[in-house]
Amino acid sequence: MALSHDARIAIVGAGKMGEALVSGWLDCSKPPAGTIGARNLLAVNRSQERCDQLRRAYGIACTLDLSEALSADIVVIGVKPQVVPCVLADLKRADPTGDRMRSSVFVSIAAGLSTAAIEGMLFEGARVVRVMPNMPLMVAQGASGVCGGAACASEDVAFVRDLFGCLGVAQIVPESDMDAVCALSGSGPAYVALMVESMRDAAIGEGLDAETAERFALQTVYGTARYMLERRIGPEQTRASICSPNGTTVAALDAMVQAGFPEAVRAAVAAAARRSKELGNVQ
Ligand SMILES: NC(=O)C1=CN([C@@H]2O[C@H](COP(=O)(O)OP(=O)(O)OC[C@H]3O[C@@H](n4cnc5c(N)ncnc54)[C@H](O)[C@@H]3O)[C@@H](O)[C@H]2O)C=CC1
Ligand SMILES: O=C(O)[C@@H]1CCC=N1
Repeated sequence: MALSHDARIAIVGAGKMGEALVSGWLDCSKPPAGTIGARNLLAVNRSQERCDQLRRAYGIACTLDLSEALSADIVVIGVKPQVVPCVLADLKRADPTGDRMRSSVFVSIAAGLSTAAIEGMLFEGARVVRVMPNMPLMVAQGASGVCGGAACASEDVAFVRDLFGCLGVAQIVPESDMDAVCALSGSGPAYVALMVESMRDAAIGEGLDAETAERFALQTVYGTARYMLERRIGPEQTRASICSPNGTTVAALDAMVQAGFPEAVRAAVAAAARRSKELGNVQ
């Protein structure tokens, strides 16, 4: 059955990422997520306290009973990768004939786990879409890679892409790219946060007070990203336009290269991609 703009969405494991989705979709005004209201959303969590918190904050239904997710058109799997096999086994137990599950599209945001692995944990012919989003989707500035499993219609994948597209950039990519997407944009906000911390602490070392240092570091990251996106100026050109001959920026960039900054970033992205592949081996 094709997904409609009034789809019911269950978010299983509504933790940090699940909450970002709820918050983003409720704020979104573009189709198809623009028609999603609290009535369309159901959170599933194992903690009553967490459920109460989500109900209060967003006015959505929340349940401890996983089987209620089976009434949804879209079931978002938002638990940690290691917990996914257990949750999917519980869902199968709740629907032994598979009649209810067959009408749902399963959207996994778990790092590493392939669509084939998830299909294997569900049933043959399960409609699975894999998404690798990131935390800034909470403020509609996310970056999400999307790919469909073997039994998915291209309309299912496009629908899910548009749901996440309401929360920033969402792009369909080959599944073989998903570990790289995870290592780049999935984990990327943490690299940027480390950059902000490092810039803040270095400026404190140069005598700036902590509050000013953090404010200016953060605004510099935000302003640079906006400038480059809005003016469509690439990183090389941006860098060149800031470097005065024999000026401060050249001195800084030379020091960064000498200290191994590009290698450090390469190592970080490679380590995350490796870990994503390892997480995919969870069964
Ligand atoms: N945090 C991030 O920036 C990103 C996370 N992801 C993926 O999103 C998924 C969730 O990550 P987070 O939200 O960060 O984790 P989290 O730990 O904040 O959320 C997971 C939630 O699942 C709940 N849970 C655990 N077992 C459950 C069960 N059996 N039934 C129902 N609920 C259960 C936990 O109580 C928790 O609230 C992971 O698979 C991760 O790989 C993907 C992209 C970015
Ligand atoms: O650290 C993790 O495994 C997850 C996936 C991408 C961001 N957080």
